Amino acid sequence: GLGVSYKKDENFGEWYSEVVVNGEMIEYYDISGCYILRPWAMSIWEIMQTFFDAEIKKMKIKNCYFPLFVSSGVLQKEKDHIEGFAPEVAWVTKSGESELEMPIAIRPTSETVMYPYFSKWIRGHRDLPLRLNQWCNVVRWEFSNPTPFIRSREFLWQEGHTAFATKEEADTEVLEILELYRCIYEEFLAVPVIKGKKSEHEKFAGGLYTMTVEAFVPNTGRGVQGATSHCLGQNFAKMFEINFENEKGEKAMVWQNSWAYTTRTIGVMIMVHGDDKGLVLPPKVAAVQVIVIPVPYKNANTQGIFDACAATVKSLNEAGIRADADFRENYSPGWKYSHWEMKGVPLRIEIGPKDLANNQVRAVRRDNAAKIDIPMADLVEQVKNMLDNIQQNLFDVAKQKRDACIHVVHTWEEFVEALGQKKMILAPWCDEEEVEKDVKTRTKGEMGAAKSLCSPFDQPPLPEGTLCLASGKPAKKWTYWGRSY
Ligand SMILES: O=C1CCCN[C@@H]1CCCn1cnc2cc(F)c(F)cc2c1=O
Ligand SMILES: [Mg+2]
Repeated sequence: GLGVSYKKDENFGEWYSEVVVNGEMIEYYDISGCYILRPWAMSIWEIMQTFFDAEIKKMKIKNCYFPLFVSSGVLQKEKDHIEGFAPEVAWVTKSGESELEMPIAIRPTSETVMYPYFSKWIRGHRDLPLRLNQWCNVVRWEFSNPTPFIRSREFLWQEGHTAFATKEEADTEVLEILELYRCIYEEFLAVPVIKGKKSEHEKFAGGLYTMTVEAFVPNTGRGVQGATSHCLGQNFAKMFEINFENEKGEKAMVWQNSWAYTTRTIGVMIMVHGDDKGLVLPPKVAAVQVIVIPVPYKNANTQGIFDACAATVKSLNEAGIRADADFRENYSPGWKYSHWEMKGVPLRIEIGPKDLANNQVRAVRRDNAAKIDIPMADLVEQVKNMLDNIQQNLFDVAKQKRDACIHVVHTWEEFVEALGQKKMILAPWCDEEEVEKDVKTRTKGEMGAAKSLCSPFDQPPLPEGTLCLASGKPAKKWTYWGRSY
């Protein structure tokens, strides 16, 4: 039927599941943790990909494609890098009726696939920097509760893998990529994120340091790692002997980065902007930004109305706006309003006999339901302004809601209370890993433990003598904490 039967503020999990299906983004699949990405979702992925791919090409990063399959010897090249992840690795053990000699893993990430070839290709300093990216799927056979886009056993991502002669070059690129991820979230998906550094405990164990953009879902009070940009240091260069002869003729190891964002981005956008009428799409990532709906009245100049709708779509398209009309005669205008609201189309344009007579259209915003009559003559200009306004408004509202969820705390009592209120906690921390593990232990529960999300680049002042919220030791940095996906 029309509309969403679960309320976002009452039953978030059921609401989300219904919205992604009714909005025609996802179809559930008979294998748990696997989902069908329908065109309404794929078009969002493609719009982001078009932006990101163009940006990395400006950085002289080249796309490539490495095999999906990883031999077990290669995957387990370094025990410590894989050990914690072993349960997630999916293996091919048969073809047809016959067992494979050696089981073959399906890539969960491509370091071990790529880096033996980095070692082969990189000889001298002229081979550097080597900067590759691939757009592909990865498989991680996770067991924690699967959620469309947010946690699935197969997902789409881009993974960048770069190698430099110096640490400075690597450090610089880590931040350039992190800024692109912020742009994906804040400029395209209208989702506010916090740039920061992961703790030693939360970072990618195989790397030197991990930078992240952290999002937050107010309804569940959970942080979500939006995208990551790792500096790997020389750890993998050592592991895979990726050396080069530097300008002084000495043998040196390369400095590497790896970075990714995934289809999880789409799920975060849905969770942040969606409402009880369904999806709410930011115009920048909406496949259809404007849907034009004819509102015929008995037989009052129906053809004239249809012609006006077609002309409206045409002039919007010519102005670069993604507009469509819904001429289906087997659905009522009211049904169409609900349908396109469910799909989250940012702007609806209605044209009925009165509008035709007054040479105007009625525009209705999806974000705040505002109705505005626009003279046909000003159509393109006004629609462009409205779409920009919707994009900005979605970000502003999301940022205001996210900021309202941030609690600055100084003591353990305040920490526990804020956690219970589904807040994202900003607290002074002594930056000791043991203390972080202790926070996890002390906050274990069926809602999941609290963990450090990131230490924000944007550090508030830390007065001398400020104590760590958990250990009482001298605090070293402000850190965000919370439950997470
Ligand atoms: O996060 C990124 C950016 C893109 C390239 N990879 C890095 C680190 C990935 C960390 N990671 C994450 N998950 C994994 C799951 C596995 F089953 C497994 F064998 C290995 C891993 C694993 O290394
Ligand atoms: Mg994982």
